[in-house]
Amino acid sequence: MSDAEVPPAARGQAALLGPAEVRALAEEFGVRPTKQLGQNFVHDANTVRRIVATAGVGREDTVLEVGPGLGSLTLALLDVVDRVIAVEIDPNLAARLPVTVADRAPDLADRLTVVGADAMRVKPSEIPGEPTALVANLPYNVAVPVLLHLFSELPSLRTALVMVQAEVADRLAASPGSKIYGVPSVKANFFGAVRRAGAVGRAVFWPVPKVESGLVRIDRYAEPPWPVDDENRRRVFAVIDAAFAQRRKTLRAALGGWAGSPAEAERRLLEAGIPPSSRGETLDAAAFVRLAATHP
Ligand SMILES: C[S@@+](CC[C@H](N)C(=O)[O-])C[C@H]1O[C@@H](n2cnc3c(N)ncnc32)[C@H](O)[C@@H]1O
Repeated sequence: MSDAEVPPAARGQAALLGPAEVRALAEEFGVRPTKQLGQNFVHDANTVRRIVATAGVGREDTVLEVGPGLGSLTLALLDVVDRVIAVEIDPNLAARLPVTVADRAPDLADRLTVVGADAMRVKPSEIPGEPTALVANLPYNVAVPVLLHLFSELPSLRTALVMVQAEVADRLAASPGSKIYGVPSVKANFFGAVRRAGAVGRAVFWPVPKVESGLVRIDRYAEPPWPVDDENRRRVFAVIDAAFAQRRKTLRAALGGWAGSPAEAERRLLEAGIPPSSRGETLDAAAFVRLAATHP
């Protein structure tokens, strides 16, 4: 037998999932994909390899994967990184994943830990290890809260490469002044540099979703330009939420509630070097940090 004829699992590599395998596993496990849990499974080996390559992860990384599902991306990650900690909310999928990995990547199975939990609420104490990277095909309806929760709670995460709905990817990576710049853009920028990292079509999923997908990469600031402790994050996020809750109003008006009165909002805006007649959509994360610092 030539090397090419030896199956990947026998070569110590993961046997990735194609369309037939995804359907067969779903049938075997009795999986009926739900919209509520954003269950669209990738059945294309090139897509999962591209995600892993774009994440820039390697043997030195412990990867946190949110929503491993049937294991498409998990198997591709196991080929490349030191450890994968997979957080899955669906108890059936969480229980089945180690079995799939033992079958399709027997030599790599001890690199995987599965945690049955809700990634929007998971606590650092439930994660066995210090993940250096988040790599995930996120459930679309909770992608932004999951991303922000994990960057807030896990300071060891230095980078993230996530697949999300294309529109959400655009919003996360938007710059000040753009129409789609908003709460997700500024909050993600509080933690690090954000950029679009590619597009993914609908055909690589089962079931086929209604929307296109996009890749986003976030690299945490190696030397944060501002304090990133919990207290400062809460303060900064509070003023971001207030500014965008009434995005058409000037900041003087929109921040009246946050500051106590429009006059006090004006005073604080001037103290932070921000024109009171400007709108939230023109401010970068640094400006929101300065503004939050004026809060007594
Ligand atoms: C878009 S699918 C991705 C599945 C797999 N990673 C893939 O690429 O084929 C999203 C996965 O996230 C899981 N999920 C949904 N909400 C979750 C949550 N709050 N916490 C953890 N996992 C969640 C779903 O059960 C599903 O397995």
